[in-house]
Amino acid sequence: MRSTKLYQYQLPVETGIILRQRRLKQREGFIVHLLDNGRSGWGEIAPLPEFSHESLADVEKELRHWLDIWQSGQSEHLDQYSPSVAFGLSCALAEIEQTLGEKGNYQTAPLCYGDPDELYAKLNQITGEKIAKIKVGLYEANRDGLIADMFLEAIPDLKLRLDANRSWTLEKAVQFASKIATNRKHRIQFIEEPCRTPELSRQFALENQLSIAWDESVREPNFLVKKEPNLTAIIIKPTLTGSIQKCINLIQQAHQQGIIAVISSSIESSLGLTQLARFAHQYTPNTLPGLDTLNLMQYQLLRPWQGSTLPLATLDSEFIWDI
Ligand SMILES: O=C(O)CCC(=O)c1ccccc1C(=O)O
Ligand SMILES: [Mg+2]
Repeated sequence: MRSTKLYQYQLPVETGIILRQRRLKQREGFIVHLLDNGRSGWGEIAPLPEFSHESLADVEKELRHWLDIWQSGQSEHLDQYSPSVAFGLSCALAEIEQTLGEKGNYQTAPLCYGDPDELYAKLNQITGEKIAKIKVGLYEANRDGLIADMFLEAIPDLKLRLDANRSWTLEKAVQFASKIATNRKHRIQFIEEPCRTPELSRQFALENQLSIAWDESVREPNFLVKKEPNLTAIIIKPTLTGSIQKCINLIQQAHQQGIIAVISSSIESSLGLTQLARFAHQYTPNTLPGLDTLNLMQYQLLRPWQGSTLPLATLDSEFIWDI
């Protein structure tokens, strides 16, 4: 006996996060609850504006279609559906099938949007491996370089992940690199997509002895995981990528070639984020995931993130409703 429930949610977002061109005022998506012979599974489907290609309306249609089929006892290959749908449904199914472990990796790389004092405060709370992630390319490249180098100098056991989201010209990227002391460059674990194109990012990395990671590239058609000089990691954002199985394939291809796979957030609610923490614990146990986005929201949804003091919105709250 199978039954399903579909909910929609809307959560207010702290001060309005800027995604590419757009200011996000609220995070919206769907929640599915699947029941199968007394077993239960939850999934969050939340396409990210400016990043996902599917709209909320597309997602609702796909979900209703899949839920009908599943309820009648059939199944369909999830990766025919939009990535956010495939990921959320695969989480719900994995909970039913008990293939997603309970234990999560809640130690994530603290994320800094440019205020050094804020990052100092966060770093002081870390007990394990000191890795932080700084968004670069939002301000002057020289300034980004000075700040990154200052952190590396001030905290000798710190490693940095930087994320430029393809924003630099080669010249800007070189300006950034010129501010990093040569003997500290190896403590930049990677820069995600420094330049406008992958070709320029490769050239930049080689010429400036810096490591890079693919993020946007991973989601381009025909992407293949391939070791290349100076490439240390690929970033996997499951909501933008697809089913758990598709993400596992990418992780395995990376690991076989000695490339780090970093599980990263697409600003899901605490429901999706805790599932990502569990997924990361299970499939990338030696890597700190990039999931420090819960505090962009004013509430958690249905499940608490370990250690978070944000209020928890439940099914009877104003933020979630049946559809
Ligand atoms: O990867 C992380 O550490 C946090 C998530 C993050 O940076 C992100 C979240 C949503 C959309 C884009 C990005 C990005 O990598 O630029
Ligand atoms: Mg990125």
